Amino acid sequence: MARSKSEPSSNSAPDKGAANLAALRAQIDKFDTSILELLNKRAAVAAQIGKVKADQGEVVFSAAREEEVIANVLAAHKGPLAPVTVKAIFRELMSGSRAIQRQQKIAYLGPEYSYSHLAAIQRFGEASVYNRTANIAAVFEEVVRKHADFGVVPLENSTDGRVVDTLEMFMRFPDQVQICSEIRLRVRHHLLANCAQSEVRRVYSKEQALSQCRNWLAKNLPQASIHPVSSTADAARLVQTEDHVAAVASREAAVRYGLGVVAQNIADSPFNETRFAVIGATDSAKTGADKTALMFQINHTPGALADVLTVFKSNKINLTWIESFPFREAKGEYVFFVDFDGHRDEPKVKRTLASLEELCDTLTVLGSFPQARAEDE
Ligand SMILES: O=C(O)C(=O)C[C@]1(C(=O)O)C=C[C@@H](O)C=C1
Repeated sequence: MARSKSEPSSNSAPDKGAANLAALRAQIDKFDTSILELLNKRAAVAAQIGKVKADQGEVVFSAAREEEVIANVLAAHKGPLAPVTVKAIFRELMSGSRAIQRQQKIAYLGPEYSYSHLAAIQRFGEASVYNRTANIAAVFEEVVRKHADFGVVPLENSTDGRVVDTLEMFMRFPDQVQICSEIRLRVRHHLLANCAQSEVRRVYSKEQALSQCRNWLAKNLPQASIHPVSSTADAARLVQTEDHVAAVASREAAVRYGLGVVAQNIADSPFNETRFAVIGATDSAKTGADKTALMFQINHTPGALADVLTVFKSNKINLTWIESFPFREAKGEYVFFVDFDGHRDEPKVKRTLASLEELCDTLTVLGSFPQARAEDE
C-alpha cells in the first residue's frame, strides 16, 4: 500500500531522534557498568582498610581523611557535573565504605527529618544507622555510654545565635566527648500544607522557625494563627491530621509526611545557616585547614579575659567564635567557649594552649577538627 504523505517514513526526524536517544542511553548503560565495577573495587579496598583499622584499634570514621578525599576529587573535577553533585556522590560512597567496615550509629535530636537529622545525613550518608533522641542531653548520653559512635548537636544558628542546651552539656561532660567534625547546614524553611495558602487558618512550627519567618507570615497569612510546637518535623506531622493547617518546615519533611510545598524559602533573612558539632570519643587528625574548640574559666579579676585574648593575638591565632555562658554552680562566674583556626598539633596552637593553661582556672580542649565547607562550596 502506498504511504500517505503525512505518515512518517522510517528515516524521518522523530525516528532518527529515537534511534539517537537509544544509542546515547546505550552509552550511559555501558558507563554505568564500568562505574559500578570501579565503585565495588573501591569498596573492596575500603574493606581492607577496615581490617587494618580494626587491628590497630582505630575508629572507622576519619573526618580528616574524608575532607581530603573531597578536596582531591574537587581539585581534579572539570565538569560538567556541579561540584555539589560530586561532593554528594563521594560522601555517599564513603558512607557505604564505613557501613562495610562497621556500621556506624549516629545519635541526633529528633524527630526524624528535624534539621539535626538532615545535618547528620549530610555528614554520615544513607548507609548509617540513626538513633533519634528526645533532647540534646540524650545525644551526649548516647555517645558517652557508647550506645552511639557519634552524636550530632547544634552549636549556633546565624539568626538565633548559640544553642544553650548544647553548651550546657559540654560543661556537664567536659572530658568525656570530643568534637571531631563540624557541619554547616543551610536552613531553608518552606510553607507545607495540603490546602491552598488562602485556606490556611493555623500555622505550626518550632518557635525559632516561626520567629525566622515572622514578617513573611504576617504579610502572607494574616488570617492564620501561629502555634509553636516541639519541632518543625512535628509540625509537618500535625498537618497530616488536621484541616486548614500549615507547617513551616523543610522540603524533606514535606516528602516524609506527603505534604505540598505551598510557598518556598519563606525565611525573612535569605541567609540562614546552622552549625553543628559531631561529638565522639576522639577528635580528628590534622588536615591543614582545621579549627580547635576550647572551653575555659578565668578568675573574676579585671582584665582576665583581655589577658586570654592577648595570648591569641600574640600567637597570630584567628578566633572564629566566642561565647560567654553563666556557670550554674557559682553565681556571677562565666564559662567561655572559643573556636579558632588551627589544630592542637600545630606548634603555635601548642604554645597558645600552654600559655592559656597558666592563665585559666580550668581549660578543656573540646577538640580539633576540619573546618566545614558551606553546603555550596
Ligand atoms: O581512608 C580510610 O580511613 C577509609 O576508611 C576509607 C574511607 C573512604 O571510603 O575513602 C572511608 C571511611 C573513612 O571515614 C574515610 C575514608
